[in-house]
Amino acid sequence: MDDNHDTDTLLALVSSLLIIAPPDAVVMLDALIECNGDVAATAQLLNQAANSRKRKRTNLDSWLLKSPNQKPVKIPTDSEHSKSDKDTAVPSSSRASMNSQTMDLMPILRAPPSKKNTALPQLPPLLLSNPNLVAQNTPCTLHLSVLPPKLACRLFYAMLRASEGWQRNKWWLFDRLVESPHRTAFFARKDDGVDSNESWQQAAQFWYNGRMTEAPDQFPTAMEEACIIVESIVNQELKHRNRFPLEWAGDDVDQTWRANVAASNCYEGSKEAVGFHSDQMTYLGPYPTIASLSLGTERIFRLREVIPTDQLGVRRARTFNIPLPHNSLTIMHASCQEGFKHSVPPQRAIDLYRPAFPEHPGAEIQASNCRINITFRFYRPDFRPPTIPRCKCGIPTVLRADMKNRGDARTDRYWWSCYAGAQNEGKGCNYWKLLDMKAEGRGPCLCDKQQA
Ligand SMILES: O=C(O)CCC(=O)C(=O)O
Ligand SMILES: [Fe+2]
Repeated sequence: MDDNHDTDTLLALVSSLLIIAPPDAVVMLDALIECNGDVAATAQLLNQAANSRKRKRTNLDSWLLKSPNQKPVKIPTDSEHSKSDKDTAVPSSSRASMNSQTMDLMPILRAPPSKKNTALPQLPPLLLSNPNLVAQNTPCTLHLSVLPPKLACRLFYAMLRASEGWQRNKWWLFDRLVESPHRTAFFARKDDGVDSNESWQQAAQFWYNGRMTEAPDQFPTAMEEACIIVESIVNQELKHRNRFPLEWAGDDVDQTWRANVAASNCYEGSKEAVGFHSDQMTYLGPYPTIASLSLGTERIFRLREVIPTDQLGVRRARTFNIPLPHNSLTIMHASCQEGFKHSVPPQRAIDLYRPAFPEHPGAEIQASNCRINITFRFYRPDFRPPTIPRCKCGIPTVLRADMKNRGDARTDRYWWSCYAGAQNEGKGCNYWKLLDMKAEGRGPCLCDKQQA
């Protein structure tokens, strides 16, 4: 896959070249992987496969026009990471044009599956229905009922209310403005180890795809209480996990991992979603650990390995579906962002969540169709905003892993690239530079400590 683009951008690009109705996103993704990320070859393969089945010809525009609700497209994106995979500084001129009509790409990603394509054999998705299965098959662990029930409920209500004011991320995809099909917010923790407010401002701006924001909110009380519990679960896990050379080896002796920021998402109803992405590493650095708390309505968390180019002929990726109930914690351990993409797909149906406690004493309990997700993250001091290289457009670049050509965990490659395209009416520069930890003065990583 071309990791200069997030998956959704590639899918949209493929869709624009199709002369058939775009098939299911998973089919398109398989085709992309099969074609080693070559967009034109993928479209050709899908077109040929469809023609051979004598499918009716249609192009994307006519297909979009035929879609029942002609609302603008919302793209499940790459987050801060990716959604982050969408983040960039927005010139004020572009900001003004954000009021122009946005394009809704959701239909592309939830088009009905085409008939099985025999040219593209794929492994069936695997449901990982308990923590053991998750740990055995993925670089994640799943932890159930992690917070005291009252705290989980209090945090759910607090975030649900706050989410009414959260925004959908918006960014440019070629000549159109698209928006994410969920609402999001970014929080910084007090006494966080990242120095100035200005630093946080840039990091927050990145989260919102470069949109100017107020200074990020601090963790609300209930989030702070939850964070302390989440940190202790993560640190318990880290005690018996294999660690990777490029992981942060900070100066905290007692605590291996801590969170200094959090990003929150609200998915309302069954159709709100986030597309396949790996989290951008701009402030996380290589081999990050990300702790993701789920509250409210149960949704599926989907993981899929990116098969390295040299193994494409040898093995195929499998899709893993992990149901995330209320009050569960998914830890995406180090190597997850390097080797896997994740998503929260739209679903045909969801079960409403019925809180165990009322929002206020004596109040009636209301069922909810919302899932709140809080990802606790550690922004590394050696990736502080002032140290992020700027591209020719003059804005901070984005750091991505070379997922297709993974090394041996010491020799993995990451690159800084221009992120302006997502905001500057689709126009960026071609800035591209390999991350060089030593030359850029970053670290210490675990391998530096081991050598010392
Ligand atoms: O909602 C989730 O569980 C995933 C969110 C996510 O991937 C992100 O914010 O980067
Ligand atoms: Fe993510």
